[in-house]
Amino acid sequence: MTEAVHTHGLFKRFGPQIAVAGIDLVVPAGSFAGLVGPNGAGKTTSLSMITGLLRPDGGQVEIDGFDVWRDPVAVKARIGVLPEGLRLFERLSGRELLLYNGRLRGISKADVAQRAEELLHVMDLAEAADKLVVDYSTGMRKKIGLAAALLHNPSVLFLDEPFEGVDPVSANTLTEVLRRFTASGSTVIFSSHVMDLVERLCDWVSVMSAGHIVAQGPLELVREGRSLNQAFLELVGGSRDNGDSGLSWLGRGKEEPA
Ligand SMILES: Nc1ncnc2c1ncn2[C@@H]1O[C@H](COP(=O)(O)OP(=O)(O)OP(=O)(O)O)[C@@H](O)[C@H]1O
Repeated sequence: MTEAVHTHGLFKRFGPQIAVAGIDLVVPAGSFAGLVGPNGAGKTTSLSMITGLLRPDGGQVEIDGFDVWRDPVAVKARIGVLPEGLRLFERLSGRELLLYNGRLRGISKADVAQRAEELLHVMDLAEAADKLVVDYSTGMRKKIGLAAALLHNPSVLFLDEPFEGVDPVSANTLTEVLRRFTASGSTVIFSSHVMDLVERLCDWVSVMSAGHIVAQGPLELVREGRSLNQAFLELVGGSRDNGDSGLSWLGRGKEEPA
């Protein structure tokens, strides 16, 4: 199995808080991989370290066999990233943003122009191409961010919550684009809380909980015949408290004033 991503003992702490507890995350090349876990599990911190945005306190990351922290230029040429809380150049139009990103990536003017038009069309942003990014909606920002991440045809694409705030029609468009991308042998890794989506799209899943990877492998093996949602709840201990303890005051009729 050729690996697109392999981390070895990747570790990060923030003061006393261990955010990522020495994980060995593996993603085979060509897979559509989901990184799932409850709030605070360490997904964003892991993706930030893997993509070279946050320095780890320990461990290594290899992408396509290149060490992210020793060989950053080779790695950055191979990856596309849609980070959490995406920052964009707000005073550029969508088209200008793509042209600027493409030129930064060293793509020729003619090629960038052609790719930008195709991406704007596929992302259903052609009509908004000349609108300033500051005036884009949340979903439009995700789509232009994804277009910018795809422009240089990366080998591995990292997406932090790509479907958050995206309407169902646009989600479908994004899904189709990503499916085409992986069908050609490239790799997608995305974090999500939406189990149905992960189950529908992914052939590989890594489950994180409290800084650890608690399950990882082909979707069918992680699910073991259960729905992914059920497997997730069992793996991360989600059934420990369904709100039966505490909150006894919630939902009762109004109390009489004392
Ligand atoms: N800059 C920071 N300073 C201090 N603590 C942090 C920082 N970033 C993350 N953490 C902590 O590290 C842990 C992991 O956070 P992280 O954002 O990676 O989780 P996550 O799995 O992406 O969560 P969510 O699903 O809610 O986005 C959390 O306990 C969080 O409070």
